[in-house]
This record gives sequence, structure tokens and C-alpha cells, in this order.
Amino acid sequence: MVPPTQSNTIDFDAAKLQRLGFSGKRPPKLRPLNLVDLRRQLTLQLQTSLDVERIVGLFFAEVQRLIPLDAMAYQHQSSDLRLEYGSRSSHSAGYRLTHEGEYLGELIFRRNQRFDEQELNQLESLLAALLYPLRNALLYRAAIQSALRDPLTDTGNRIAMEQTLQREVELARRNLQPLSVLMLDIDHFKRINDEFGHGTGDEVLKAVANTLKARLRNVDMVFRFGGEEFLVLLSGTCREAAALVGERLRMGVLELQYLVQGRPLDLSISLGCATLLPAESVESLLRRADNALYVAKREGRNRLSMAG
Ligand SMILES: Nc1nc2c(ncn2[C@@H]2O[C@H](COP(=O)(O)OP(=O)(O)OP(=O)(O)O)[C@@H](O)[C@H]2O)c(=O)[nH]1
Repeated sequence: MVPPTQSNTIDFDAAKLQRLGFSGKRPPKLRPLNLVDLRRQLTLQLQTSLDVERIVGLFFAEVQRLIPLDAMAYQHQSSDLRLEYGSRSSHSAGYRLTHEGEYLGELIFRRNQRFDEQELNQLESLLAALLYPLRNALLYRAAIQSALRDPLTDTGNRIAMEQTLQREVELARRNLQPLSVLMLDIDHFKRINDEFGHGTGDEVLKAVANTLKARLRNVDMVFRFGGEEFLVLLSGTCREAAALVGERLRMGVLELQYLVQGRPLDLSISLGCATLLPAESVESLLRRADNALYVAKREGRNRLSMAG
């Protein structure tokens, strides 16, 4: 398939920035500004986006209209954000950002030349323009992430699964790369619930999900899409490699030492594996994986079955 050359979507962020005299394709050197003008301009520009990377990148570029920098780093661990701009250099000025007591991350400015007192004061003044937009962008990011995650197992939810699958299948086709999926289900899970209660059932779900994540390279590709059903998306993975991953996951759950009331609980999973065929739809891929899972269950559970 040929990649689209034209898009009908409008990037509102970019359009707004352009109206404010700031386009993504910036000239190499921007006109210097004084502190008051730069702060005013920053306040306007930083409000144009809810994307943390965009806001922090914009801040780095604009600050240099007043204060030369070689690099800047930003991190916010709980949001899994670590951004680096420019190249490492010897001197640094670091700030712990907070807004009304709320932690907003750490920002470090770097340069080969020491920062003087006046520059530090100016940096602090400019940082004030960053706080509100950054806080809003972090909140937005958290909201998006929680809308796409299953809170019990901290894996992707069904919406995330559908979005990611669609995107990855299109990419696989465009780049002529293989893609496989593993659909898996905990064996006799109903018995665990019936015998030990739903609380224990929930804990078992978490333990299985953690085992899957620990045994996979890209933990963002695990989705819980039904009660005790998970999907593992393996981009760039052919049938044989997917079978190896499936076996690794099966063994991982089998080896899980899960104790209930001091007694070990025997846990196992059944898996169905399907590899994307040329021109195949997402629905058909999932159907084949589901059929393979059904075969694994029918043939005795605790096994992997490959779709034809
Ligand atoms: N604790 C808990 N149980 C759930 C959750 N979602 C679904 N279930 C239960 O999962 C069980 C699924 O049972 P079945 O579909 O019969 O499958 P099974 O007992 O695993 O049997 P096989 O799949 O055939 O091996 C049901 O008892 C559901 O109530 C959940 O979020 N927490």
C-alpha cells in the first residue's frame, strides 16, 4: 500500500502557533527579545498545546532568545516522561517544578559557560510562564492514559487495544513487516473465583498480568480485553518467533508461585496465536487467534495453538 501523500486533517496546534507568528519550521536564529516581551510571548505560545513534549520543546527554543543554552532536560517520573534537548555540557541549573504544592517534574538547563545571577533570575521568571501550561498538559496526559488503561491490571484496555491494533496493522502492511497476536485466557478461572472469592480472582488477574509484562519486551502491547482474557500484540514478529514468545508466557504463568491461604494455586493459561496475512483485516486476525485459543482449550488447556 502506498502511504498517503495528503492529509485532510488540520493540526490545530500548528495553526494556532502560526497565527501567533510561530511556525514549526523555525528559522535557525530567532530575533532576541527582552524579558518582558519574551515572557508575554511565552505565555501566549505555551497555551496553544496540551502536549507536554511540544510545550517543553517550545520553551527550550524560546528561552534562548534571551539566554543562550546548550541543552535542557525535563523529567516527570510518574508520567514516564524524560525529555532531552541539545547536547550535554558542563554547567547546569536545576529546578524542581511545583504548582500550588503539586509536583510538576524537574527541569535542568545546561551550558558550557556558568550561569550568572541575572540569568538565573531571568530563567526563574520565564519558568513561571511554563507552570500552568505544563500542569494542564500533565493532567491531560494522565487523563488520556487512564482512559486507555485497565486499572486492575495496569495493561491496555479494549479501546487501547483497538486503536493500537489498527495502527500497528497498517504500519506492518506499509513496511512489509510481520505482525502476530497471542490471545490468551486463564484456565478454569471461574473455579478460582468460586472457591476463593472475587478478591482472590482479582489478585490472580494482577499476578498473571505482571508475569506477562515481565516476560515481554514492550509492556505497552499487553491488553486486557475481557474478564480474564488478554491480547499480546507482537509487532515485527513472525509466526515462529511468536510461538516462542507464547511458550515463554505459558511457562511463566505455570511457574508462578501464587499462594492462597498458604497453599500454592496451580495456574495456567491457554493461548491462540495468529500471524497477519496479506490484506487481512484486524477482525479476521482476531477471529483466527480466537479460534486457535478455542482449539487450545478444547485440546486440554495449558497449551498454545497456532492458527492455520
Ligand atoms: N475476579 C474477577 N473475575 C472475573 C473478572 N472478569 C471476569 N471474571 C470471571 O471470570 C470467569 C470466566 O469464566 P469462564 O469464561 O467460564 O472460563 P474459565 O472458568 O476460565 O474456564 P476456561 O476458560 O474454559 O478454562 C467468570 O467466573 C467471571 O465472573 C474480574 O474482573 N475479576
